[in-house]
Amino acid sequence: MTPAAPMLEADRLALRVGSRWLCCEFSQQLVAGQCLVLLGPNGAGKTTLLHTLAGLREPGAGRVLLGGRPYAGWRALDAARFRGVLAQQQPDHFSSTVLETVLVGRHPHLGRWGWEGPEDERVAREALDSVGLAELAGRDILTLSGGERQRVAVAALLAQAPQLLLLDEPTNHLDLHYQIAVLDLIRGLADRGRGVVMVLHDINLAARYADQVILLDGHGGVCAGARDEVLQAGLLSRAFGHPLRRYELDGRTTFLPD
Ligand SMILES: Nc1ncnc2c1ncn2[C@@H]1O[C@H](COP(=O)(O)OP(=O)(O)OP(=O)(O)O)[C@@H](O)[C@H]1O
Repeated sequence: MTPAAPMLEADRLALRVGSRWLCCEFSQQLVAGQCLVLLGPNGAGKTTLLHTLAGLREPGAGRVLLGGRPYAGWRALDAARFRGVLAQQQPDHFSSTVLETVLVGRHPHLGRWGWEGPEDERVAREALDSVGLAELAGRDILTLSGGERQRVAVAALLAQAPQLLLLDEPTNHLDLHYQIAVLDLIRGLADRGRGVVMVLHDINLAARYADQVILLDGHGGVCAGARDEVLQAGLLSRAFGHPLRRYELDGRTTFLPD
């Protein structure tokens, strides 16, 4: 990483799918220790933006810099050590154990012969433990519930141990307890110096965990900035197509639909 460069930078970025522009140009930087949340209605382009920021697709315009360099300037292995992605869906086609699935997260760190060693297994077991699934290490991945499978995916990302985590709806399938537990865990990583970008659907969870927000309005508009600049009732009501009011409850910013 270039000294003093932000972990991630969107520089005059715009997104396009086919002939449709999902959002007009915007710029935003993420430094270590911060959490950026991507918000917006269905189909607005949150996943497309996350994938673009992760270097998995080309921008429609502008550029994305990881640690001060475009993705083209990174070796794939170095990029995989630096940034990790949690996908929205976990495609499981074959049986394997939960532990083996988490060990996939270690692949960017494997040595010359490509075998996982005791240290990789220790890291994977610790990751499973941190999402409350240590006891399921030997279970077939195909037998898990949706919420358990999601926590395994989070554990695989933790085992990868990237500096920058990009997560597409990390609360997918999770009940209230695990939504908070997983987001507390992710926020804790940011507080200890990692960078986090995540797509969330819940405005109140965004208010609770974000330092910065990018709000896509679904009509090509984008509002990017510090949490309290973006999380305003008027902007959110317009983007989500439903009137919302902002309240301060016990020191927490809360939005409720009319
Ligand atoms: N390959 C494609 N061809 C055509 N349209 C596409 C393609 N990929 C994505 N889109 C469209 O781009 C838009 C943005 O999709 P995206 O998945 O980024 O939205 P999202 O904000 O993450 O939505 P959701 O909240 O429903 O998950 C959607 O209207 C989607 O149908």
